[in-house]
Amino acid sequence: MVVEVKKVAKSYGKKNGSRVLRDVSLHIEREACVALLGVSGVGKSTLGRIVVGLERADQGRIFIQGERILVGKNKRFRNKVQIVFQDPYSAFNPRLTMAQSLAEPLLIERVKKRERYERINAILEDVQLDQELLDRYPKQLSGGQLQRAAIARALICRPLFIVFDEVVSSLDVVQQHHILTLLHRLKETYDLSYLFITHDFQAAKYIADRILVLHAGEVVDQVEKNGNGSWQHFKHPQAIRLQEAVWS
Ligand SMILES: Nc1ncnc2c1ncn2[C@@H]1O[C@H](COP(=O)(O)OP(=O)(O)OP(=O)(O)O)[C@@H](O)[C@H]1O
Repeated sequence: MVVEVKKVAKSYGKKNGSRVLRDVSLHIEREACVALLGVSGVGKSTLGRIVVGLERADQGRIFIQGERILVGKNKRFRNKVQIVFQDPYSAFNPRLTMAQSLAEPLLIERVKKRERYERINAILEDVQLDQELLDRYPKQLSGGQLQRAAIARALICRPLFIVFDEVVSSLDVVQQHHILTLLHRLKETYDLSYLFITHDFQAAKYIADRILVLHAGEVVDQVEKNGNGSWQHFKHPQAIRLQEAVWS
């Protein structure tokens, strides 16, 4: 098992603060993609940040390959667990060229210059970005190009697990399809596990092996893909509502 989330709870604010996550457990196997589906504000991003160790849970535990993840610790997993956000512009330092941004995680890992160069070129090819973009600054790339660059940077240290938080939501339909196809291919090439956060049932169906529905702080329903490619049916009313919302 690559990821195990056990009984996570999280509130914001002091006493009487609002409880966002009540009791969330999930697991993600090697090379599996689990989609976390839910309406806006239900706590999907909060869970994503907790799972990668960017935010502390009030209760519960996270394990990556059997090792407990604690905020600010686990140096060994620093580059092995990644998160990619919806807005790729905010993910990059505007003063760094794309080459500098892609090299940053490799410098932290003390990768030598020649290997840095080779790995950056290889990853650009993987995400289908032209090398000529390396000298540009973030604002000189389109949203779709920058999202590919964000994916490249998440991949460059060969992670085990990536959280994608609404990564296609700000893109047009054609770009969405390209990025989803790319993520699917990269998962198989690099043996990756994904948590794919979305409010879009169609995107979830396209990329995931299993879809979990988050509602009122808990996973209220989950469905898997059958052997013939069809999906099991949701049972919880909120899950059915989410499914119908995008169909109507
Ligand atoms: N740092 C924070 N401080 C206080 N409240 C927060 C914080 N982060 C999130 N919240 C609140 O927690 C709830 C869940 O937010 P979260 O961003 O996790 O939801 P979401 O399902 O990802 O929503 P969306 O799909 O709109 O991004 C919201 O009510 C939000 O206002």
